[in-house]
Amino acid sequence: MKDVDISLPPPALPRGALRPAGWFTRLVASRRFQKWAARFPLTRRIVKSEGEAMFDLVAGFCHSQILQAFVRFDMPRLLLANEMSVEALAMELDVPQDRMAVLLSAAVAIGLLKRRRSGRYALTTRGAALAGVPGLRGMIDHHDVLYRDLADPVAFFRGEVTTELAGFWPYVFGAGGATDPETAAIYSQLMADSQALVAEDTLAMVGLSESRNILDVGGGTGAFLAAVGAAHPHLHLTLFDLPAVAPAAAQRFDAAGLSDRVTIVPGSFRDDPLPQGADIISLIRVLYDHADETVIALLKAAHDALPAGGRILISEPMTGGDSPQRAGDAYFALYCMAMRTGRARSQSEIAALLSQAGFEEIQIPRSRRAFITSVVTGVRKS
Ligand SMILES: CC(C)=CCC/C(C)=C/CC/C(C)=C/C=C/C(C)=C/C=C/C=C(C)/C=C/C=C(C)/C=C/C=C(C)/C=C/CC(C)(C)O
Ligand SMILES: C[S@@+](CC[C@H](N)C(=O)[O-])C[C@H]1O[C@@H](n2cnc3c(N)ncnc32)[C@H](O)[C@@H]1O
Repeated sequence: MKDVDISLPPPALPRGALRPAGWFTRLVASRRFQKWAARFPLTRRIVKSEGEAMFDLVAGFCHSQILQAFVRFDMPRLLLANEMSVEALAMELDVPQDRMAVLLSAAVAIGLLKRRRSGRYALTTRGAALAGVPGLRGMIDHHDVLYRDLADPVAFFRGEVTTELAGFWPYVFGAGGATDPETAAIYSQLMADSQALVAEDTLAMVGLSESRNILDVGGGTGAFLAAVGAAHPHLHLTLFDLPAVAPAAAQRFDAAGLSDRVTIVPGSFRDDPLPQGADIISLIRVLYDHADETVIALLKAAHDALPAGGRILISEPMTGGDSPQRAGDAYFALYCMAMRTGRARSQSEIAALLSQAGFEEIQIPRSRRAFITSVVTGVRKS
């Protein structure tokens, strides 16, 4: 592993870029203070809880691997059917019994399983909830790719890693990359599965009762529009996505009985004009795949395609901006960095891009669950 030398300041920093750490920070970093605080009655509980929190950060990568084993062994499904003993699980999953016992205790320790007096293992609330969150198991399953990309984090943050994740989602490279319908179908399914909660939270934050015609740009295989169609029977639905992706939406709309309310327009927002006629345009988990120049061009195209009074709706996981958050800043920002084509943005950054594209009356509703999605909306005034 390469060491980073933090003792010397990098050359040519601007004035004011450095400031000595505060006295309290230096005190907490001293071993003498730590030893004293661990014994002193008023501070020892803080030392214990800070120590546990630190250990969780240190061991977080093991927790993720326990979670991935739990999912790959399909334990949520098995244990939803029956509570099982270590022997039964070891036999069913072809794992030596002593090693299975270690995995099961680890899963108990991180809150996924509980051990009954009988010795059998059962799902906890959290373990059972995992089984019911659409798309979550698929997302956990594909994390081996991101895990490899982050293996040398110093090189990763320096931009020296040719990340694998960028190849995992092949059609991110634009219309040119989206020529193989079979590959596109696999990735679109993972996107579509994970869309259910995004749609649920987005629709809880944005009212559509005044709208007539919604255009979902980069709408994938139509999971968001299907949810919109079910919640708002008066709306006409238009889906725009790449030619290798958009046609697959027809099946979903047929199955949902929505076909007579839907128009599917294949195309690329990089090369083709956006369809006209919508009074609201949604971009759900689209902007974070793209660089600022592409996003500005897309938002301007959306502005042009809307009538006066028309609305734009952006929904995707966002960073916390000035108040960094775990989901947005310690996960999605790294994920987007590994994708190499876009970046996670804060609600304020997206609001600024909307305003640059000509939108007004920008609203930033409070996120229901920032780990699922956040929303920004704007209006074309004239
Ligand atoms: C009341 C009681 C007693 C108990 C309640 C228990 C209960 C019901 C709990 C439920 C808890 C719950 C709802 C949990 C939900 C957890 C969720 C939703 C976790 C979600 C994690 C999602 C992740 C990790 C998703 C990551 C997705 C990513 C990174 C996708 C990125 C894709 C990109 C950028 C692809 C781009 C390529 C493309 C397609 C070309 O654009
Ligand atoms: C992360 S997915 C989101 C899909 C869907 N909105 C969702 O939330 O499930 C991004 C979508 O943008 C589409 N996309 C990427 N580049 C595009 C382009 N140049 N023109 C139209 N759609 C594009 C992809 O095909 C993909 O369906």
